[in-house]
Amino acid sequence: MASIKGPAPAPTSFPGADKLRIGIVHARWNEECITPLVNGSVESMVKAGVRPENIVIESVPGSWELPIGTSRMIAASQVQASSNVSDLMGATSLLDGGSGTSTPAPAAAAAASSSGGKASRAALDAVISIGVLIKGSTMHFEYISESCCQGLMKVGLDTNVPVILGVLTALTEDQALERSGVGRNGNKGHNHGLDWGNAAVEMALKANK
Ligand SMILES: O=c1[nH]c(NC[C@H](O)[C@H](O)[C@H](O)CO)c([N+](=O)[O-])c(=O)[nH]1
Repeated sequence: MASIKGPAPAPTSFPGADKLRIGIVHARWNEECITPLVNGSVESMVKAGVRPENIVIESVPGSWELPIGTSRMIAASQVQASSNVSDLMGATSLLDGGSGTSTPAPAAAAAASSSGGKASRAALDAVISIGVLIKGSTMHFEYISESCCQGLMKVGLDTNVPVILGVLTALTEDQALERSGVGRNGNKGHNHGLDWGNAAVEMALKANK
């Protein structure tokens, strides 16, 4: 019997998506999964009508840092939107105040900046927080997973900016690879990043109503 699990088909049109500015904060652990997940999110957002130059991508060391990194990206975008400073505090990115330590994975950055159009400086309408946790032989996985998910929920509720949960909590490497659309042994799986991109656009448009 076929599984009943999975999201309902996403809406096929997103009027107003071209006005959205959406952030992605991704961890730098398990890059073989992170890069396709980030690219999948970018791909579905662009397909929905979001302009590539309005997708801001930053990285943090690991999933533990996703809540604070997401919170700081939202706050920095709100300061940027309300200020007439052309480049917030000289920052090369929204997250790191110019230190350059939070730059995105190269493939992800290329995917988001492909159009070369003039980027919006509006406050972010939504953020996708992407991380991949893979169970090891200790309880580290459980503590990071729980804290990260609770933290991201809190950031969304505290800021009223939709935070899309893009954290895979996999018990095996194959589970993580298959949910990134790059599974081995003939089972590519499904790139969950595609779903997260659609969720971000849908929630951003709802938040703007
Ligand atoms: O994103 C991850 N971070 C991981 N650890 C790093 C953690 O998120 C923090 O970056 C680190 O503890 C420093 O705060 C992981 N493991 O330890 O297995 C992991 O699987 N995924």
